[in-house]
Amino acid sequence: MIEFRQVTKRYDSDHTALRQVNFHLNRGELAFLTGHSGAGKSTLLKLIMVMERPTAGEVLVGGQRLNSMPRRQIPYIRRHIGVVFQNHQLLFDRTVFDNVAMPLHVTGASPDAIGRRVRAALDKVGLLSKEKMNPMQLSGGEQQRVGIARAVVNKPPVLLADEPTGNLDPELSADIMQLFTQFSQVGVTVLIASHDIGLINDMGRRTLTLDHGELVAGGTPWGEQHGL
Ligand SMILES: Nc1ncnc2c1ncn2[C@@H]1O[C@H](COP(=O)(O)OP(=O)(O)OP(=O)(O)O)[C@@H](O)[C@H]1O
Repeated sequence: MIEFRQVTKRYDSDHTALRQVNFHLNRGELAFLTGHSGAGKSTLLKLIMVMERPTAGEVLVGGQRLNSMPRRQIPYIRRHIGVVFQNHQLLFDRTVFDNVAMPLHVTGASPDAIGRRVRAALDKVGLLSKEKMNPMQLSGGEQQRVGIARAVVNKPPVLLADEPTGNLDPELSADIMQLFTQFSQVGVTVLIASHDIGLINDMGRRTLTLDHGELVAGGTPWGEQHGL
């Protein structure tokens, strides 16, 4: 579902953010992405979201080569990728319902369909009863779950999360991880960037580890990726 083939990203001539990164995540796989600050985690996620383009190598999502994708198709591919941020980026002048509905408005869905999808997403994260509230009235963990509902309301096949539990205590972090696990069980490919080694160890999942832009663990060897 997500494939990196020999991907290198250089922002300027003397600084390489990612160096020949190879990995392949299957449909329904849940994996972590870790590494020191500046190791290249955000860069790797940005390449999947087509917010950046690789300097060399190839990124594929759902079998589609992103490198050669024309600019006008980028919004279309982004609709297939849900993103959860640490600071959840909710709008505090709108209700929980309206925050979750945002990605659906750009797809031109009918009000009926929007209502159904938003309530299904809120139900999944356990917040159906809070749809009319303002996110400001919710706890940090609940706000993060609104952000997750918004990320999955389009039913994307890929879910990316950048430090999704950064501000949460261990118990709430475990709840969020349980949600991500449930999404992966229904076929969503989930990639979670995190510094939280305790949490990563508790989960016991595949972990892609970056060190100064090199994938030093969890990658797919080049030969294996190509059936050699
Ligand atoms: N837009 C940019 N222009 C120039 N250099 C950049 C840019 N974005 C990132 N970098 C550099 O690329 C390297 C990797 O950064 P990146 O943000 O991907 O790391 P990270 O692992 O996500 O770090 P953190 O955990 O601190 O968020 C860093 O040295 C950073 O300074």
